[in-house]
Amino acid sequence: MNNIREQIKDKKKIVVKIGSSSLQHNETGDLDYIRLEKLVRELCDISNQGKKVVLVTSGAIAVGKKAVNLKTIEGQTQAEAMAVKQACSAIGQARLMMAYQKLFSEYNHVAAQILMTKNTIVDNLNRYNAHNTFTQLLKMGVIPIVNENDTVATYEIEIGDNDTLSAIVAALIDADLLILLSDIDGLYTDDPRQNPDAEFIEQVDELTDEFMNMGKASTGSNVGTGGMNTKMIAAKIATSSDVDMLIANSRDIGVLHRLLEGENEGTLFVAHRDESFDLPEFVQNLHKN
Ligand SMILES: Nc1ncnc2c1ncn2[C@@H]1O[C@H](COP(=O)(O)OP(=O)(O)O)[C@@H](O)[C@H]1O
Ligand SMILES: N[C@@H](CCC(=O)OP(=O)(O)O)C(=O)O
Repeated sequence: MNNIREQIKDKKKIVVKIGSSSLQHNETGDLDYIRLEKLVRELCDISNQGKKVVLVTSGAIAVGKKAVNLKTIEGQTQAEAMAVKQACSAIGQARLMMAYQKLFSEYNHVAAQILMTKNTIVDNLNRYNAHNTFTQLLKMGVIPIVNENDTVATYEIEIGDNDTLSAIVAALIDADLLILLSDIDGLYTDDPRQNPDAEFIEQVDELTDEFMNMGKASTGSNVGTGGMNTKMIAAKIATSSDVDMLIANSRDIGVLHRLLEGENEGTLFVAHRDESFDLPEFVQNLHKN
């Protein structure tokens, strides 16, 4: 076991993000309750070990679409399509939370909902309030469940994807580890679904442009947002804020405890605090480049 992996055992404040593609059955689009239950059980166990844990979950739009039987999100204008997406998110977020609340309470844990937008970070008072809320919830032993507030977030104020959101949350609360659970084992030199010669990367010690460019926006499902591209933006935010980041495959949710035991799975991005990194400024400028 290498030394950096060994140190993962000591992580005390952990943010876990799960993508839409990991929460639903590919064939039907319905929620995968077995995986959801395993995820909740793992998170409760991490909490029982005395660690602080935050869940960033996608899935609101996918669950909402399914609830009203929409195959695709369409509208005559872009604004109409956006309204349909927002309506689906409003429907799905409530359903998703209902499932999480039920499962967390079965394991005797209390969960809370936090919905965020860009303004939560960019506005000083909002950021201060959000920070205090997270701190208080974690002090109470409650597990915050976070998603973007899709209902109010249009282009101007959206973060846009939950990889980026989870890294922002990790930076905001001074987490020491961010784990992104995806439908792929980690970072490859290229999208392995498109390039059979792509090679797996176990560890990224320094996030150079070469690594940043490896993460393509292509996704493996019709519900994922951003592909590996947004995971590299997340890596930039996390590692610059002194948070180690792991990408691992959600196929077996047991990967969570194996990672926290220091096992060598997934891709590890090693933290390097960058004193010049300014979270509110970075978030303000998201999507501008
Ligand atoms: N360099 C890369 N390494 C690994 N996966 C990549 C890479 N570039 C693009 N991808 C794609 O990113 C997908 C994961 O992102 P995404 O579909 O958004 O999933 P999630 O819902 O888990 O966030 C993979 O299934 C893969 O097709
Ligand atoms: N906020 C959206 C998720 C957006 C997103 O980033 O999705 P994913 O790529 O599946 O993590 C939702 O809950 O549907």
